[in-house]
Amino acid sequence: MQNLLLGVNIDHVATLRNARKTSYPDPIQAAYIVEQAGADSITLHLREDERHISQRDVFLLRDTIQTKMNLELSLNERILNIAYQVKPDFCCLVPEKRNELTTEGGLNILIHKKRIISAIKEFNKLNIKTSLFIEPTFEQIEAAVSVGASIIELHTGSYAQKIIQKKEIKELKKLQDMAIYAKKLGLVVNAGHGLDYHNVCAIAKIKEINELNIGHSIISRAIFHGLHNAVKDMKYLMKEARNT
Ligand SMILES: CC(=O)[C@@H](O)[C@H](O)COP(=O)(O)O
Ligand SMILES: NCC(=O)COP(=O)(O)O
Repeated sequence: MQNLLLGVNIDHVATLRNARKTSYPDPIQAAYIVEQAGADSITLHLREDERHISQRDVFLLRDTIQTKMNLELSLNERILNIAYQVKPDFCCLVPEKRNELTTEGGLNILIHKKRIISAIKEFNKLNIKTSLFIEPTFEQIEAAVSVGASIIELHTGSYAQKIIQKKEIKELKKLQDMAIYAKKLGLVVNAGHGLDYHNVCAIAKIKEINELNIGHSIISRAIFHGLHNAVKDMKYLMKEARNT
């Protein structure tokens, strides 16, 4: 059985820091603890407005991350140019809206096809692997293949929302079917957004999924249980679910 990897999103540490414009808590220190606790990669989202992760964080983290760096970014030219300089291991292209509380949906590949193809070409030249953060649909998966992506991240936000209303079965089935379909087409399939200690198990059981990117629930749990324990607890749940 393929191991399920955990990428920890540390944006939310920077959100807390920026709330008071202090220098703490520092996402650099968070990344170190997260890695020591067994995370397989560090995810960070350099938003255009730098509302949490800043350019300073991205450049420092490039030097300090010992696992893999997964940089989430929009198709904004300025941010793309930063990514070309930083050269993370992975770049995940995501949609962004200025007023959203958090990423509201997947990237519409069909609408942004030309810009995505050109970004992927540039990333390829720099040996950066590109991932596309998309809704779990046939249309978007086929579009991901057509633009030359090798990795997708399925947006689990709707599933996470529906579970609160106890109406998650349809969303879960969609994620299962689309993970199988994407893997058959040769894509590496990751997933994430809104996953927590309650809803993660059903997703972790989908054996076609390679990695889960989880942030908000882990950083929230860290407040009461410590960051090291919060990562370890999530890894344990994912491992148990994958192996049963
Ligand atoms: C693309 C994605 O799902 C993550 O970036 C997540 O949204 C955390 O970042 P935000 O809190 O900025 O949305
Ligand atoms: N791409 C999803 C991610 O990085 C983590 O999202 P969340 O767990 O903070 O909702």
